[in-house]
Amino acid sequence: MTDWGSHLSTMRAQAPLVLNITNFVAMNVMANVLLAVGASPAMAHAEEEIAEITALSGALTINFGTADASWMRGIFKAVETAQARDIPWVFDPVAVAVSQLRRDTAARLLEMGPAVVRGNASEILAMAGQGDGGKGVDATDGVAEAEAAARSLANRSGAVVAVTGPVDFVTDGDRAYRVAGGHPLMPQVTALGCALTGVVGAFLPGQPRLEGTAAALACYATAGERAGAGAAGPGSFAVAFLDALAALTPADLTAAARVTPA
Ligand SMILES: Nc1ncnc2c1ncn2[C@@H]1O[C@H](COP(=O)(O)OP(=O)(O)OP(=O)(O)O)[C@@H](O)[C@H]1O
Ligand SMILES: Cc1ncsc1CCO
Ligand SMILES: [Mg+2]
Repeated sequence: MTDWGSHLSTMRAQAPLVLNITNFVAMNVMANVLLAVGASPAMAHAEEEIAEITALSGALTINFGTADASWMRGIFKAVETAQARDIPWVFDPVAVAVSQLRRDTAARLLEMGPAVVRGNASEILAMAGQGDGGKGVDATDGVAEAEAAARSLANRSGAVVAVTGPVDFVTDGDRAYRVAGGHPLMPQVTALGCALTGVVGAFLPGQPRLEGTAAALACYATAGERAGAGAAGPGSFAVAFLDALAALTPADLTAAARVTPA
């Protein structure tokens, strides 16, 4: 049996600096989530400085949720720096289907070698050229419908692909896991998916990509389940979720993780 908690211990021992080029909605949520789980977040995007900051980071995450042309240039500079220095980076194709700018940027980024692509089912289907893309940032497809697309996207790109939803699915194109848990209030709190992309980044330095990603998903699923048990609605859930992430111990995670090979 995989000791999922050992991945959390490894991450916390390093407390990696995770640089996130993310959207205005997610910035604060994501920084708090990363601090709660035990990593060091940084948010930046300016094309004039992003290469320098990337070079200092243990992992990089990319999300173009509210990006303009200057941000997109920053994204490519950051990714070029990460690639040159073997810094793992995660791509979150948020609402990829809604514009030509996003579709084109996503296609270019996919060719640049992300370690992991993490999105909801509609986003992963859209990355594979299928489905209608969902409703803006929200998924309208089930995870099971995106599993084959995730496997083919992983095989085509070399990335580990994670599809999140009620039960998450993660694959390197060959092996795969399903991660159960979480809570129906999670999609009712904005940017929790964006923030999860940062947590996946935190679990990459020095760790195997597929198992590190599955462990990050399992942390989220376990904390989400615990927070949801006492929450009155999305507001109190958001607060309880941060507390649950911070309180989660490696032993807890090993005992509670519901990760099964798929
Ligand atoms: N119905 C659900 N039940 C349990 N957990 C869920 C449910 N829906 C989503 N989750 C969990 O919520 C987290 C975020 O995943 P989601 O797929 O909602 O991301 P997203 O659509 O990219 O979010 P956003 O774009 O709002 O940041 C994941 O940990 C996922 O497992
Ligand atoms: C609501 C929203 N709009 C652009 S990014 C974002 C955060 C959730 O993906
Ligand atoms: Mg999203």
